[in-house]
Amino acid sequence: MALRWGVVSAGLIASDFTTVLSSLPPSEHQVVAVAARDLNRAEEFAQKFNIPKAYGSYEELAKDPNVEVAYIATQHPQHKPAVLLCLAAGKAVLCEKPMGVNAAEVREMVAKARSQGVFLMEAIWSRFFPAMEALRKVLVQGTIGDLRVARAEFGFDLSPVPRATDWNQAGGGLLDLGIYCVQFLSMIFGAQKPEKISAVGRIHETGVDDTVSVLLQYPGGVHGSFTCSISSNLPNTAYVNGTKGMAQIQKLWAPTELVVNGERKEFPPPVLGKEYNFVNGSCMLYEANHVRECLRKGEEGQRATLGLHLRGLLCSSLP
Ligand SMILES: NC(=O)C1=CN([C@@H]2O[C@H](COP(=O)(O)OP(=O)(O)OC[C@H]3O[C@@H](n4cnc5c(N)ncnc54)[C@H](OP(=O)(O)O)[C@@H]3O)[C@@H](O)[C@H]2O)C=CC1
Ligand SMILES: O=C(O)[C@H](O)[C@H](O)[C@H](O)CO
Repeated sequence: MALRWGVVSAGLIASDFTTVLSSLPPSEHQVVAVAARDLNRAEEFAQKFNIPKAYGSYEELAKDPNVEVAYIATQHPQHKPAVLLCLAAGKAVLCEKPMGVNAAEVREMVAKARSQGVFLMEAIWSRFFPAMEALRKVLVQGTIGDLRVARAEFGFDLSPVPRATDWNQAGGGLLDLGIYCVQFLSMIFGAQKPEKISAVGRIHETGVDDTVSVLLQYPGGVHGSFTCSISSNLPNTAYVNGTKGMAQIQKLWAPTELVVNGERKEFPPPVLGKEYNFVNGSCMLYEANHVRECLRKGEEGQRATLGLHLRGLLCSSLP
């Protein structure tokens, strides 16, 4: 059965994600509503993507019984209020990164999702790319041996992106780009938590963080590091070195290439024949399908549990 999406905001990434959802089989994904702060913009967006319902407020979308999962695509500071609104209405939520502008916000949203028993996921789409999946397999297989060091860099001159340098929109490199480096290192180091973290940085003229380099000491003399920047164009490659070699992920936020001990493997983006605002936009389908798997599996799980429970009741009521 199709997963019914509600898109919260009519912005750039909202357009990319809706372009992808509209390109997927309608038996699997349908966009049934969009909401924007301005009804006219929501209606224009709805007309562009043939979406049945357009709302002039996020609250109205949250109340729409036909919406199963809300995709939050506002700017950083508006993520939390929109997420809490939709969770409170019992909607599953996929929230764009960074889900919160600080740990306290994220803890509040996670607590709300848990108390409601509702699905909540941060849209770290990089995790679902085939190239990232291939890297995880290489690490599990021991192709590069025991882990020694992992490094990541993500930097662009984002001066043309107003929100990236706007203090009031929680701008800065760490929340917008550094998050991809942190998620990469947390994927590589898994359950290991850093014992020591140190950082150096440069402040942008607007007061947000411009360029930051971070060193993380993990147990066993293993360490990670990353640099993120909103003013410098960095190589945007991530490296994992072990006792038997090295793996490299190019374009670590939207990877389509993996190099392991010098051997290159390409993972070309799906061709959906559409235009996107951001690099490799068609690859958002991996994330969308993951959400559907989670929610449909969850339902199956619920049905199975319910079935077991009912069977248990029936059995117990039998003579
Ligand atoms: N996964 C990825 O590859 C990417 C993720 N992102 C993430 O998506 C989010 C949105 O980014 P992007 O689409 O570029 O953003 P946009 O600049 O397109 O803004 C998105 C929406 O935010 C709302 N908004 C804009 N300005 C303000 C304001 N001053 N006050 C309140 N609300 C405002 C508007 O919502 P409305 O339409 O309701 O008016 C707007 O449509 C960010 O958090 C970013 O981190 C961004 C790019 C790529
Ligand atoms: O998540 C991203 O990819 C980043 O938000 C954008 O690419 C960056 O802000 C440039 O628009």
